[in-house]
Amino acid sequence: MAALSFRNVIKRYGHGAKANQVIHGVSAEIADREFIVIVGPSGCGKSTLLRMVAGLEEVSAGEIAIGKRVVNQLEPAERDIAMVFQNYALYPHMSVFQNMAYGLKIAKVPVDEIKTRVDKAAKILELGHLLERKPRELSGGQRQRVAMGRAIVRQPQVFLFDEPLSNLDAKLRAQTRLEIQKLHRELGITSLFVTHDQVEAMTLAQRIIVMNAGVMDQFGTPEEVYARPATTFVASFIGSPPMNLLKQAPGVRPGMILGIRPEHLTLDADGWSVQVEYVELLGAERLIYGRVGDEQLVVRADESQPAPVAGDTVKIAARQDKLHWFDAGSGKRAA
Ligand SMILES: Nc1ncnc2c1ncn2[C@@H]1O[C@H](COP(=O)(O)OP(=O)(O)OP(=O)(O)O)[C@@H](O)[C@H]1O
Repeated sequence: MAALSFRNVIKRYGHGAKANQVIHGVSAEIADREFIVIVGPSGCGKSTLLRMVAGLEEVSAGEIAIGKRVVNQLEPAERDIAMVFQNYALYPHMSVFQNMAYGLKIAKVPVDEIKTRVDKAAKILELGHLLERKPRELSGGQRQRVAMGRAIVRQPQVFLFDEPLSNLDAKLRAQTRLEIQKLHRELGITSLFVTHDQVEAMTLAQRIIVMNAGVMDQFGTPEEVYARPATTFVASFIGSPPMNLLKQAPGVRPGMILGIRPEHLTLDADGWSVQVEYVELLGAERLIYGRVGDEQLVVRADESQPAPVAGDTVKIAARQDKLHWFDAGSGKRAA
């Protein structure tokens, strides 16, 4: 087990005039045993960061350290990491046992030791009864567990997960999320988990790195990232529906953006006039979509509040202790 450091890490693909910089100086100190999720939209550089830790991509400038060792120049096999991919990458002609044992066999670990480690991992992952099966005889969730088992038996310093749940259906995804959490509690291995799914990030992470076009916009606990987003990008990426960001609403000074989460708006006689455009009923609550002046707004209202319909004009007030202010130029949090 080990800490993991990114020190002003830069990545460029290509050379000379054709070079394209995609990671613009990321610095982060990840503690031993921490579970970190890197989240952001497609193309923001999540996989590139992970692949640099794995040694599958070179670091163009800056340093990555695992424990006390700077690993920039080390081969993947020398880094003491294990990676779990989206597509599982199992060998189809090998049994579950052989798939899990393969890396250890190559590393010339003694046969007894291999058996002990595979049996232990199979027990943790509840794969004991499937060890003789071939991957094609397994469900998607079971294959994913084998891929995790193969990573566990290596007893790495760091686990790297590249969107490992994206091929699973919603129910299995939620279940596998719980299994990954349990695994982390039991093994305590420092983990970096990449996803574009903010719900996955919020539920799995001890701390979240939010990437925006190759820049780390925020590094904080799920609570911090939700309650005090560092930029308008984070504010609109984390949370569903996203935070309302208003430039022209009454009370917003020029050059500023007011952020307010949908659940912090209420129907109130003293508020802004909002034209209701449509209402979505979600069981215990409803989402009211409307306009204040020219700007879109969404309110999350519970059953106790009156239920407007499309075409109504209602008064909406913001909770004053829940306002977020951003600089309109930089998008950075001002207060
Ligand atoms: N081998 C490569 N050569 C050139 N450019 C690349 C290469 N790999 C990735 N890129 C570019 O680097 C940027 C970051 O890509 P990366 O795959 O890290 O993003 P991502 O956040 O993981 O996206 P996704 O969620 O779609 O996988 C993108 O603009 C991508 O086009």
